[in-house]
Amino acid sequence: MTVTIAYLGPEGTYTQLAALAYSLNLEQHDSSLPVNLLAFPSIPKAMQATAEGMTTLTIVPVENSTEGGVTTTLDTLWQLQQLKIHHAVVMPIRHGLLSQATCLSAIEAVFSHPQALSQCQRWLEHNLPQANLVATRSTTEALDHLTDNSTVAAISSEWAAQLYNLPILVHNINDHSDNCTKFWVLKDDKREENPVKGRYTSLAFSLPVNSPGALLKPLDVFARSGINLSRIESRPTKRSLGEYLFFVDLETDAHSQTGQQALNELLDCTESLVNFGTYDVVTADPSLAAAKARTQSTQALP
Ligand SMILES: O=C(O)C(=O)C[C@]1(C(=O)O)C=C[C@@H](O)C=C1
Repeated sequence: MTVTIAYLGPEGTYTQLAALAYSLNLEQHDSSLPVNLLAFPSIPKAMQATAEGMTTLTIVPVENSTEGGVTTTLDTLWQLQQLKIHHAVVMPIRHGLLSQATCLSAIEAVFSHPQALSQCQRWLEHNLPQANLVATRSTTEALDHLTDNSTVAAISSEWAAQLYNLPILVHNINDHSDNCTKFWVLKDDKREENPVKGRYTSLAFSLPVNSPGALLKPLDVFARSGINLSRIESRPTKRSLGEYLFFVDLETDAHSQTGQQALNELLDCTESLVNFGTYDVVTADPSLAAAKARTQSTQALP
């Protein structure tokens, strides 16, 4: 059986690098397993493809160490409600400024994904105060437009620069040197044969009332069960102003006795509760992933 992984394209995105790193991981467990990657123009479209059975897995960015949550991923996960987290993949993110320009003062516009623009915000303010910052759907969406225009630049990876044959004017422009992003590998609930075991569980819930202490009750369940929260993030329910959904990452296996009991208690103090699954975290080496991509493209030559 071939494993197909949906990712945010076009070719050369950080999500594709994370998908390549994850497929190396899959091949280490079963070297005969063919893995195909399939690009989609947006994160929701990639997730929808897995929900509709078009791909086996989707890999999506969920949280960055500098900029925090990737809200499109959280919102789409809540809307679909049928995708489960299979693994988390943490990967270092090093941005470069790609451009045909020979000096910074010639650059009038910088294109990139809003997450990447934010991760380089201080560097951009300091070094390119004159440039317009233009948001694109991914860090590679605008790269084709750089080839014959030396007044524009894009923020993308070194690997993308090689793929699109573009020079890197400045390396490592991210504001924080240990900038990294966590990705989730998602699978359709119905196609999951065995429950995945692991160290982490992610949930989201809404509250039955908007009153003092309403959030304290679910948090108290975690405190009494001795379950550590590694993240809590709120998103608007989109029903009315001031109403929120809470996304939490727990350091527990939902299948353990403690996890099961906490989930049962949460049912009594939440309005809707969705368990996105239990999983482990793996780290990804972007240079190994890029090397894998190079071998694949060499093999594809006639
Ligand atoms: O645009 C890309 O290259 C992506 O893979 C998306 C994305 C994100 O949404 O966070 C992934 C990792 C980096 O944090 C920057 C951008």
